[in-house]
Amino acid sequence: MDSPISSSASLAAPRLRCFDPSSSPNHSPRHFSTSSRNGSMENLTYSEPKIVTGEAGYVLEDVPHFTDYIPDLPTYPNPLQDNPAYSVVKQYFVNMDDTVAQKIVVEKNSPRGTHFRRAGPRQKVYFESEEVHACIVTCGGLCPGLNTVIREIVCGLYHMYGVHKVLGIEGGYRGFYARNTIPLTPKVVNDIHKRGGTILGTSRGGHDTFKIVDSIQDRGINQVYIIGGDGTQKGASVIFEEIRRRGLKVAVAGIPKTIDNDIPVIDKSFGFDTAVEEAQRAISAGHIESESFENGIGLVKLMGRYSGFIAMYATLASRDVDCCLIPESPFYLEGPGGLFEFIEKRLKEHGHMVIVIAEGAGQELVSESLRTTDQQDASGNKLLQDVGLCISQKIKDHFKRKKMVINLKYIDPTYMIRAVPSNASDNVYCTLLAHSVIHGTMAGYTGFISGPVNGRHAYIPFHRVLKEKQNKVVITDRMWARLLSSTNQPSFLDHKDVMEDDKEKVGQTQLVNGKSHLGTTTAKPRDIENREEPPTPLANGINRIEATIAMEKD
Ligand SMILES: Nc1ncnc2c1ncn2[C@@H]1O[C@H](COP(=O)(O)OP(=O)(O)O)[C@@H](O)[C@H]1O
Ligand SMILES: O=P(O)(O)OC[C@H]1O[C@](O)(COP(=O)(O)O)[C@@H](O)[C@@H]1O
Ligand SMILES: [Mg+2]
Repeated sequence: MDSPISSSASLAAPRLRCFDPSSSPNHSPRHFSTSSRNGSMENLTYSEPKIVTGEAGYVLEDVPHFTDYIPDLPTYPNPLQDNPAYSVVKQYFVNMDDTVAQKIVVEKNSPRGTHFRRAGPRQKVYFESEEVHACIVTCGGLCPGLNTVIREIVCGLYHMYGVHKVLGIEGGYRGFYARNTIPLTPKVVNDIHKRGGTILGTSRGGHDTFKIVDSIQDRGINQVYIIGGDGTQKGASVIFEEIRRRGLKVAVAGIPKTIDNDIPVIDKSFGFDTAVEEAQRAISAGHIESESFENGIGLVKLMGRYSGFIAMYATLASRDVDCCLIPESPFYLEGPGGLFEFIEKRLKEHGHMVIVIAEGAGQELVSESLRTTDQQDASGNKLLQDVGLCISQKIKDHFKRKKMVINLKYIDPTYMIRAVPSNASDNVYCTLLAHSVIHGTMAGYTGFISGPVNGRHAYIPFHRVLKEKQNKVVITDRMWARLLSSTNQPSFLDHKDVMEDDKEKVGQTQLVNGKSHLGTTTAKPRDIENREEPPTPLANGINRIEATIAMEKD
């Protein structure tokens, strides 16, 4: 480990040379009109997205490349062609024109739609091995697999591209300017995939674009690997824009990390499977506890700030869950069709039950008294109240009033499911992610994240990930219908809600069978506690409606 100053000195890295971007023939004049010292996104103007159109409605959302702003860069043959492990593979190099379709279910005459550049090694690279000075940083919350991604970036750079200078930035974004660095070698990272967490440490907040880019430039770093969630990728995008503005030959690449699975475009985030698997242990505990007591209720809280994917998949996988509550599906407690009525019914039928609740569900039900003055974390994310505790208390109070004996056990494994090492399939996934991102940066691409789209790894420009809404469970989609049919829980959503929401979201609706239908997941629980008519079951609703922003591919 070393101090920021000593590390750049000890590696004898020359401060990076700037090219004048305006002298490039591909220079887009829309780069940056203003920028702020604190790195906030609002004041920045972004470089033009590279959109290429083709026949039959084909659209390629291309990623930025060094040649967009640095003229006359030399290229080199990819060292992989002499690597005994890879040179035997037929067609190992990706064809320059290969792209990955975002939409693979198409109709006969529908346009070909959006495509992304296919990830993988290119014949030519824009770095010589000895020239590369890479760094890796992890930001935001923990996620199983962070160490595996770090390991595979280091080993991939070493073994595939002969790169020996890789630096770990400690403690997230602020580590660029306020913390030590760790030289990373295959030996240092050899066993880290067996551990949860991140050997580099992580943090929220502390993103200062100019300090970060100054640090990158001063240390002579020319490949920046940024592992993090939606917030992190916003930060990465600003770093990329500043680097481009300075005309630096520095590749900035994001590896999407989110246990909540809320990053759009990509199929699934690493660590998600592990988290769902780990959640099974908590659900099983809840089930065993509930079975063992009179009118036992196991209430399990799982992570999921705005997206209930972990809760949904953990519920579907377990089959022991009677009710799954997620942020996308508002619910209510009292009255016909409410949670209390359902609990009573299930207890009378089975004598016990398990409820899974995502941490972001039912926030509007948490009483004002529980709210703290801290409304946001250091990254600006809304701080949530413990909905599990609150609902537990409300359930207990309700049945006390009814003089019905219940035994409720509240299990909160939230941090346990994200602090574990990644499972076998996530480990393989992390390896592919790491290799894909290395191939991209070596090929001169920058300003992108790497991730699977319909099972094929692709390079997705930052702007594309950032402009889309967070991935959310589409409660009008088939996967949620499967869950409802598996738990047989109430929908907490009636026709009136659907139609009212439909009116509000005119721009997002689509016509199904000639009628207007809900195209969003955000039906609000308006007047839900005072509802006069009992809600109709969702089963009817979901047959009637179709989702326009479906993420689940089933
Ligand atoms: N809009 C933004 N612009 C620049 N940096 C951001 C932005 N949002 C978040 N960040 C930075 O990204 C890092 C991680 O963000 P956070 O939201 O905590 O986690 P995650 O990336 O997992 O969503 C923090 O250091 C934060 O300062
Ligand atoms: O207590 P912390 O570290 O802020 O983490 C809690 C949050 O982290 C999450 O796992 C999401 O984290 P990210 O934003 O880093 O993806 C949420 O599910 C949860 O609300
Ligand atoms: Mg986030």
